[in-house]
Amino acid sequence: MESLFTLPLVNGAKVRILQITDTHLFAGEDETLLGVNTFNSYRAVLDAIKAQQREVDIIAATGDLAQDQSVEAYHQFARGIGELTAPCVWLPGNHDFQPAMVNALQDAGINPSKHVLLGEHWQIILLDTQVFGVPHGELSEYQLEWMERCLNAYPDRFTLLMLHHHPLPSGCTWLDQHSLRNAHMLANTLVNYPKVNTLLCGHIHQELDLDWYGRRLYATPSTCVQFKPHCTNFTIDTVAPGWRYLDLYPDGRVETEVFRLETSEFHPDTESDGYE
Ligand SMILES: Nc1ncnc2c1ncn2[C@@H]1O[C@@H]2COP(=O)(O)O[C@H]2[C@H]1O
Ligand SMILES: [Fe+2]
Repeated sequence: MESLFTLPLVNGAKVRILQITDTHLFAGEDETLLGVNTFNSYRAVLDAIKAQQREVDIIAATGDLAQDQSVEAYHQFARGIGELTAPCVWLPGNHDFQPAMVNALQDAGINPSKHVLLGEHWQIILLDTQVFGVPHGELSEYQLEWMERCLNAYPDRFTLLMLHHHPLPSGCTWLDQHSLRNAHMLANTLVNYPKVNTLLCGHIHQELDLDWYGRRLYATPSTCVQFKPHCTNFTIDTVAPGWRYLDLYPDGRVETEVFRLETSEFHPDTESDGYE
């Protein structure tokens, strides 16, 4: 497993994380997903983030970075993220092609670490829930054991656990067939680790803030297409692409905020009935 990465903080004792998720980029800049040009919406999100001028300690990209499995799509991602000053870490989603992803992102100078110590009080652990070729997720024995080793190595730190797939029902029936199938194994393992107080997902292309066995679980809008909350069948939402900041405090508190583009430019094709 990739080495431990220790990050000095830019905001004093507080850690600020920027989450970007589900960019679904292609090799070409003219490609669209459900009518949205994912390259342009990613660019617009990056520009809006730059305009906010927030001091960020670390960027977390929580999967589905590419839609077409191409090396060039990951280069597109890396070129964009390279315009922000903070270092970036990442984990894979169901659409990612790790043989291309690992090398392309590493070649672009993006840190491959999956365990990051943030200042004195926090750590983040990035899990791989991908089951190659299918939309649902699962945590392997290896991932669970590795996570426990990380937690045992730094038992005094508060922990933000990141994973692509949601471990609890999102409220969208059609999406919940694509959730983390063995979430109970994660829950069982975490019983011994109360300092893991926050989980962060992508995958569901919508904002979510729920309690999961006494821990906080957040999900975040995609930088491209959005799914409508509380729907039984596949339903696209017309709200704008977004991103999330999380501020982690030394006492374990987390403050978080989601932002969206202030434009209707990235209007999806609402008649569309899905994608693979
Ligand atoms: N109409 C649909 N019904 C069920 N699943 C779908 C449909 N369209 C797309 N999906 C899958 O659901 C996934 C949810 O988000 P993803 O970006 O992982 O990619 C999506 C597809 O793999
Ligand atoms: Fe996605």
